Amino acid sequence: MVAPADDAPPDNDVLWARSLHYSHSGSPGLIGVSVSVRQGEILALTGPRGSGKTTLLRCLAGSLRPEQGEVWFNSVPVHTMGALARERLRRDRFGWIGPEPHLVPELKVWENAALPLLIAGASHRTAKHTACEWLERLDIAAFARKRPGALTRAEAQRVALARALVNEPAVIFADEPTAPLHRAERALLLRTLTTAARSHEITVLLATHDEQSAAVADRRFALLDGRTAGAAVSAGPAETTEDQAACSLSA
Ligand SMILES: Nc1ncnc2c1ncn2[C@@H]1O[C@H](COP(=O)(O)OP(=O)(O)OP(=O)(O)O)[C@@H](O)[C@H]1O
Repeated sequence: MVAPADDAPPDNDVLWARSLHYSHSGSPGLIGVSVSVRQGEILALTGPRGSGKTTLLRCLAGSLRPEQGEVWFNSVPVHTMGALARERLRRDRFGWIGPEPHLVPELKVWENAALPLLIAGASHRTAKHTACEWLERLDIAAFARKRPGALTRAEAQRVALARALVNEPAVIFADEPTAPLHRAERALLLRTLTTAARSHEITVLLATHDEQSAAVADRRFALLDGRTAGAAVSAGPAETTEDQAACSLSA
């Protein structure tokens, strides 16, 4: 849904942004984009390469500060926060998964998954217990004591997903998370992400240029050359047996 120009942020929108402008060293990244996302919604941000999807995700997540416009998270203004407050918000309330897993090679799989909790100050025992629970839910518990170098790309991407979920964030920003994967692995990762999000009422913003990936979303929001190109409700995918076997998530 495109946010109306003069409205205050509605209470039921977990994220609400109005008239975002951002340029990368003078070249336009976002030009007047407004978007809102409801709690628990899965929103696909679509558009060809270079259309502004990553820039929009980063403005909404607070890692980029828009040059103009507003971003509100649960009715709290993000665009007026300082860098430290935005960093804390990202650490405590948001999860991020990108096209590359970026795991720390020296750490074991469970330690990689536990990183957000350890950085936030959780005890070693609590962080390990919670991370291992998520690895179990995502069907990768068998790798907990291995190093990332022993994993396939698809397994490593699942660990990155566990890391994004471990603090049960309000919002997961997923930036082309299936880009390096084969077709079957893509379906598996997306189903795992959406099942986890729905069972834990986590909102997902999924940036993708792939039509099939966008079909898992409740709604689509399209960008073109940094501008809003359209918004539509997705029909949603039919669940296949392969999808059902994708993970053994429990609430
Ligand atoms: N760090 C940067 N420096 C300069 N220009 C950038 C930078 N990051 C993005 N851009 C430019 O901003 C525009 C939007 O890029 P963005 O990465 O947000 O698009 P995207 O839709 O996510 O593309 P992709 O699917 O390729 O990641 C593009 O023209 C891109 O070249």
